[in-house]
Amino acid sequence: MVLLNVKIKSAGYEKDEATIQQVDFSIDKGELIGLIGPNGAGKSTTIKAILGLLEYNSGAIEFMDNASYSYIPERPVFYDELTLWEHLDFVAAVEGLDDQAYQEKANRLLESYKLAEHAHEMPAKYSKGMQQKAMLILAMITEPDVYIIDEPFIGLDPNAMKLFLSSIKAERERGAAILMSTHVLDTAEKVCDRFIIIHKGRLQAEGTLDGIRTQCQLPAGSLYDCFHFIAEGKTDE
Ligand SMILES: Nc1ncnc2c1ncn2[C@@H]1O[C@H](COP(=O)(O)OP(=O)(O)OP(=O)(O)O)[C@@H](O)[C@H]1O
Repeated sequence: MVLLNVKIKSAGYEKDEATIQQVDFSIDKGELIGLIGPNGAGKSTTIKAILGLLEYNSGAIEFMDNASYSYIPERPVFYDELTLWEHLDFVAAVEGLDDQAYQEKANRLLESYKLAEHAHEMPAKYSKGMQQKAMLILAMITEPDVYIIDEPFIGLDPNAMKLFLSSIKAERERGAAILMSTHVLDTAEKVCDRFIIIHKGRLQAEGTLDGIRTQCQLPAGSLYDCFHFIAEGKTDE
């Protein structure tokens, strides 16, 4: 069952200057899709187009059956004057979450992400990794249908990385779909169902690792080999 349909004809920051073109894909319930591409390829721009943040965007973005979504930006954003608990209270109030259920879930997440002792401090003053974990908790508390995550791995220590991967596994089992941009290709190769490879603002390859290998004519290639082939137009051999 499709939760998000993306059909971008052209989108960008300036009138008549397309940063991305012909980026079409969809995401099913429970699926994890890796959005891959070199620096400046157009991954964040694709995410911004999906979120409706670009002034110039022709095409269609459809969240099916009013699917809800949470966006986790690459650079965490917090209110300077609010503690993490106050952020959680704020999200719960805006989303109309059941008080007891949300508090139980918040406590569980804070414990497992080792932020319980810091819940009454300002996340604006956390370390980078702690901020990243706080953003994840704030996104997960609402139990969205779709997650859109811009480079989640930078800043997470190995334990937090493991925890994040088990959290997204659990969220997928709940039925959530995830679109995740990342440069951490060895992890992406292990955990994603499908990949979207963008280069120079266009979708260059799309599908399972096997499908991408076929498109790149690298039958035994890793995701990195396929990425390299698309980004550089050649193999290492
Ligand atoms: N706010 C902006 N205004 C104008 N151009 C922008 C803006 N943000 C990005 N761009 C341009 O759009 C192109 C795609 O950038 P984008 O941030 O989407 O790349 P990316 O694939 O996310 O790269 P990275 O891996 O480095 O994060 C680049 O040429 C970049 O300079």
